[in-house]
Amino acid sequence: MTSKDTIFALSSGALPSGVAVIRLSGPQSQETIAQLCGRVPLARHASLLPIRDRNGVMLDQGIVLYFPGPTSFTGEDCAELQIHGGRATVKAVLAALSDFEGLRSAEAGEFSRRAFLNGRMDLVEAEGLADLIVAETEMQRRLAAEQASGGLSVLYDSWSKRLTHARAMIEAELDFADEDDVPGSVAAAIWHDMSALEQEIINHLAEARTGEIVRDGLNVVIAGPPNAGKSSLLNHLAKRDVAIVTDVPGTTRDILSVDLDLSGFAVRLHDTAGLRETDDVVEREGIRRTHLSMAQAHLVLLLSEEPGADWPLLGDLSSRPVLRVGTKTDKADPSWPDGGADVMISVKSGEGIEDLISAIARYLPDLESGSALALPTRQRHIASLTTAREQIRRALEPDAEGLDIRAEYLRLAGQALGRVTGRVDVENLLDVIFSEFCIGK
Ligand SMILES: Nc1nc2c(ncn2[C@@H]2O[C@H](COP(=O)(O)OP(=O)(O)OP(=O)(O)O)[C@@H](O)[C@H]2O)c(=O)[nH]1
Ligand SMILES: [K+]
Ligand SMILES: [Mg+2]
Repeated sequence: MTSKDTIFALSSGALPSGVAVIRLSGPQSQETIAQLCGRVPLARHASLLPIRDRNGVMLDQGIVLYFPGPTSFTGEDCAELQIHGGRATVKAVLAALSDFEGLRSAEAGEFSRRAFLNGRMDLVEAEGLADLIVAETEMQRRLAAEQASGGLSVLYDSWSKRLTHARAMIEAELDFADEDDVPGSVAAAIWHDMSALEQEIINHLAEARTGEIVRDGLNVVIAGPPNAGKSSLLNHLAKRDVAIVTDVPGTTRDILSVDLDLSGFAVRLHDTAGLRETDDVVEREGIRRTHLSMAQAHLVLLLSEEPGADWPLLGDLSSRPVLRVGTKTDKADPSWPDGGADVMISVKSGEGIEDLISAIARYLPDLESGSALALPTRQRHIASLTTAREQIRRALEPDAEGLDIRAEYLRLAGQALGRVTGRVDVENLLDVIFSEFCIGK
């Protein structure tokens, strides 16, 4: 499939920069380069060429590359201009490109979308690429790199193949069922494999929580009574003044979040409004939000300056892991009983902060270093994988209907898997998926 528009965009980051990369993709790439630079460089060879506008005015000099389709990133003819990254230079070259008939600026993710439509990568790989671009921690990078380079796709494709094989065997058995000399033994091996496949999908789905924590970060909510020192702790861990700190109880109302990198994992810390009974409308709304965010936390840090005094205000936390943190140990000691807190800290003296960080780190996924991170990360994948698993289960039910119906369940399972990689009707999803990308990718 080829598009008639040729698209272009600045693909490198914020300006000014040493070098800026402008990319083109589409049928007019070659012709455009010829006009802009005087000639088209040898395919995939870097050439230093002048870049001129239509009136022959020199705009810049840069490295020019031409990648003929179909073996380019998008599968179409592509080109790359590596020019000086000054704002005015980039602006002038982009303007010169806009002047060409049939050329237009690319939309967010449009290069990747074309790559997907031309079969250069599947949807799982495209999503991995989007994650790779925004990855900030080492674990996010590893997870995204595995996905972008096809690690997950290989797994899902192998599952699809097994489903297709099973259906083919069942079809064969159905076709020859009335011939007495064909033994029914083919089915036993097939059902055995389908049962194994179901278990593999179950195991894979069991890792979804890990995948989501790696990709989106561990959600840690700092909660506790007013003035416990919640905002002070957030600022201390973030190493900057993110939240307002005063000695007025009820200072924080809105939830403030900060991302930290803890041993290569993303940790998202949330500072919340102190919990207490109050008639102040604004503060009550803040407290309502505190409860909401605690309910979604992977870990709640319960801060208190005094032993246990305000724990009852916290509501039901039975479903959330909680670390009880005693604060302000630099002040006259409030005689905490043994085991009254899991960690004691002071942001003034720094005491206990390392212990607190180690305690939080124990809630991070335990992943072997160096191993491939082939984990499901997105709701979209998890939903389809769950459907696939359910359909296989139905096909395996001992009292399931005839062989033809059981084969149909397997077909539906295969369809659900195909939706993950994008081999099956996903047209309606593409806008959502590719709009997540930045322009120029
Ligand atoms: N001595 C001492 N004072 C602290 C420490 N941590 C916080 N404080 C003080 O305690 C007061 C309240 O701190 P905050 O960080 O605003 O407390 P908070 O829990 O965010 O309070 P609210 O947002 O009102 O719920 C401020 O005056 C801080 O300077 C500490 O480790 N030692
Ligand atoms: K305060
Ligand atoms: Mg606060």
